[in-house]
Amino acid sequence: MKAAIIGGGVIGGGWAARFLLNGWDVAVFDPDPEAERKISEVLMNARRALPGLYDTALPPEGRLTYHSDLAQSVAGADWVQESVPERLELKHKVLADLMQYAPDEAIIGSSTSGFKPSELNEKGARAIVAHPFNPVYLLPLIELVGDADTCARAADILSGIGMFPLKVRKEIDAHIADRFLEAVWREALWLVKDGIANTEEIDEAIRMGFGLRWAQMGLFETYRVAGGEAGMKHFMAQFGPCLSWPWTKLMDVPEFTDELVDLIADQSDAQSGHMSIRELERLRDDNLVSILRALKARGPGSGAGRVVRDHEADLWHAMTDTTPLRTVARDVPIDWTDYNGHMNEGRYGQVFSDAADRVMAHVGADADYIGSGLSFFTAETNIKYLDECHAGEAVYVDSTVTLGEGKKLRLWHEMRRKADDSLLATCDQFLLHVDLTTRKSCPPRADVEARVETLATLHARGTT
Ligand SMILES: NC(=O)C1=CN([C@@H]2O[C@H](COP(=O)(O)OP(=O)(O)OC[C@H]3O[C@@H](n4cnc5c(N)ncnc54)[C@H](O)[C@@H]3O)[C@@H](O)[C@H]2O)C=CC1
Ligand SMILES: C[N+](C)(C)CC(=O)CC(=O)[O-]
Repeated sequence: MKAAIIGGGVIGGGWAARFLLNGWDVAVFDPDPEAERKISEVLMNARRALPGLYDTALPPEGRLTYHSDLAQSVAGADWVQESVPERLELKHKVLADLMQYAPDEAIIGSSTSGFKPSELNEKGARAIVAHPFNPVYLLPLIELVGDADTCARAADILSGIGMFPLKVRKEIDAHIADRFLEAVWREALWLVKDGIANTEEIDEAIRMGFGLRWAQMGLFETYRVAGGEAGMKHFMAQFGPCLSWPWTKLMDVPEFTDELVDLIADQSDAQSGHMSIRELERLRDDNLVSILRALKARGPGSGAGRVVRDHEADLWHAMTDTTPLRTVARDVPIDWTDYNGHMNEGRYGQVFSDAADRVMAHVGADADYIGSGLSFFTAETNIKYLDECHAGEAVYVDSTVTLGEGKKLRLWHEMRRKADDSLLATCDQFLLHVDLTTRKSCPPRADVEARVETLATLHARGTT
C-alpha cells in the first residue's frame, strides 16, 4: 500500500511516520528544501515512541521517497493526504492538481483543521476531511467529514494503521474537537491579556486537574460522575444556572495585537525556552506513550487505550505448533528504561510472563478458559540476565515446553535481540494448573492437557 503526503510540515511529517511505521510505502511532495530534514527528525521521534506503545511488533517499515514532482509522488497511491497550510486558495490549487494526477480510486484526505468538505471541493475536487491530531503518529483520533462511502473506506484503512476514525455527521466549521480547542484557547488568551494568569499557570490549571480526567473519560462521562449518585441530571441541575453567570460570558475573541502576541510569546519562552522543540516533542511523546500504555492496561482498554489494544491484536501473528514457539516479538518501550539506562530487570520478568500467557492461549487456556475458573499459576522462575537491552530495540522470545504432564507445565524461554539474534536472557519457568475457585492445583481440562502433551512431545524432538 502507498500513501502520498502532500505538504510535509508538522502534520504531513506525522502522517508520513504513521503510515511508514505501519508498513506503508510513503511518497512525500513538499517544495520546501528543508522538508526532508524536518521529516527525518519527526521520524526519529516517531521510531522512538510508536513501536513501544504496543506489546507486539509493528510490521516492517515501508519505503520512504521524496519527490519534486507532485504527479510522480501520487502515482499508484492508495491514499493521498493533503497537509498544506490552512489557506483555502492554496488548498484549492493543490486539490485541483490532485484531481488531475491522483489515481481515481485513491482516497484524497485533507488535514484541514477547520474548512468544510463543501468549501474544499467547491472547485470540483472530491476530498474528504481527515483531520488528525498532533502528533499524528501517536494520537488515534481522526475526524472524518464528507462523502459517506469514501469516509467508510477511509475508516477501514485508518483503523488498520491504529487510528480511531470519528465520523462527523454534519459538516461544520472546525469539525468537533477544534471547536473545543478554540473555546479553551480563546479563554486562555483572555486570561493572559487581562493579567489573571500567565502561560505556565494556565498550563498547570489544565495538566494538574481536568486534563487528566479528559484523557480517560472525556467531558460527559466525567460530569456524570461529578453529579454524584444522582448522576447527570443532578449535575445539570446544580451547574446549569452557571451558564448565565459571568463564568461563561467571554464569547468574543481578544484582538491579536503585537502587544498580546509578544506578551504570550515572552511568557512561553520563560516557561519552556530552556528546551528545544524537538526535546519538548520527545517529552510529550514519552508522556503520551506512558499514558496510552496505562490506558491500554485496564481490562479491554480505557479511552484511547482501547484503540491501541485493538490494533495490537491485529498486529499479533497467529501461532502454529512450531519448535520453538515465537511467543513475543516487540520493541522495548521508553518507560521500561531504569536509572542504569537499560531495560529494568523487572521488565524481563514481564516479557517472560507475556511469553507464558501466549503459550497458555495457544494450548487453549485462553480468556474464556480462565473465565470458566481454570488457569495456570507460576510456581517458580529462574531468569538469567545475559546482556543489556535498551529502549527502542526490537526483541523476541522463543519458548519450548520442556514438561507437560497433568497439572505440571514447564517452559524454557530464550529472549533475543532481533538485530543480531544475540541471546539477552533465558528463563526456566514452572507452572501449576489451578482451580481458581478453590485456589488449589488440579488437572487441566482434557483438551488443554492433550495440547500441552502434544507440544511437549514435539518440542522434545528438537528444532523443526
Ligand atoms: N499544526 C497542527 O497542530 C495541526 C494542523 N492541522 C492542519 O494540517 C495542515 C498543515 O498544517 P501544519 O503541518 O501545521 O503546517 P506546516 O506549516 O508545518 O506545514 C505545511 C507544509 O506544507 C508545505 N507546502 C506549502 N505549499 C505547498 C504546496 N503547494 N504543495 C506541497 N506542500 C506545500 C510547506 O512547505 C510546509 O512544509 C493545515 O491544514 C492545518 O490546519 C491539523 C491538525 C493539527
Ligand atoms: C491548532 N489547531 C487548530 C491547528 C489544532 C488542530 O487542528 C488539532 C490539534 O492537533 O490540536
